Amino acid sequence: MDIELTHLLKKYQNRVVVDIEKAVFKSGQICGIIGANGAGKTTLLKMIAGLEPYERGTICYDGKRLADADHRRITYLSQTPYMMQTSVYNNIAYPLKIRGFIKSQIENAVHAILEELQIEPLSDQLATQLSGGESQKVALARALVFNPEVLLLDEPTASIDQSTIKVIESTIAKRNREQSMTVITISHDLDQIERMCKEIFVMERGKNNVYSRGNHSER
Ligand SMILES: Nc1ncnc2c1ncn2[C@@H]1O[C@H](COP(=O)(O)OP(=O)(O)OP(=O)(O)O)[C@@H](O)[C@H]1O
Repeated sequence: MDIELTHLLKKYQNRVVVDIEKAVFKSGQICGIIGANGAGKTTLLKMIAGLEPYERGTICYDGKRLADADHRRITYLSQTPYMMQTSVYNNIAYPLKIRGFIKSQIENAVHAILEELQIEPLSDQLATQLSGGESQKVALARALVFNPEVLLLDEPTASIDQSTIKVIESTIAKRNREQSMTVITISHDLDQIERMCKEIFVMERGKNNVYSRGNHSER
């Protein structure tokens, strides 16, 4: 899904925090958003997710405004994911339950994603008692289990160990490659941006610049 921003303006208490004339996040690509603390990255990502209102401008998804039904095709993963006070399995199954999937479909999908993210042993554990890295993997599993078209990530691997980062990055890259999932990810880790992203969206005090990485090799 192409995401196109036009004349976008967002203020908090009269202070401009996002001011973007034009930008396009292309369908099927992984784009990294970088910028200093307070540059407006999280605010922009939440606006794209439809979670934050704005003063002026438009965000179009394949040329159309976001309709309620489209929320089902976009998923936003926050820096501090919320876990429900129940098992890891139930947390991951939840998005499928509310979309009306039947029990056997839910079981198959949840087991597949548990395996993909190498967290099967956590299945029965209470989700509120996980470590930071485990929580991020469970949150990613819950975000991916219904095959979203767009994945919006706010620092998915901040303070996470290298082996967990590797699993998270390769899972996202695989979905992008095999299902053309569009990904926009905020990261302060420039090595990660280099590994994952073809386009880099630099934010500076609410404004943007986009760079294409010509030397990026497909994987
Ligand atoms: N709910 C809010 N009310 C008022 N101001 C806010 C609110 N949320 C964010 N801001 C302000 O908007 C600006 C942009 O914040 P945002 O979180 O988008 O930045 P960021 O680039 O994601 O920063 P970081 O890298 O530190 O996460 C900051 O100056 C912040 O203080």
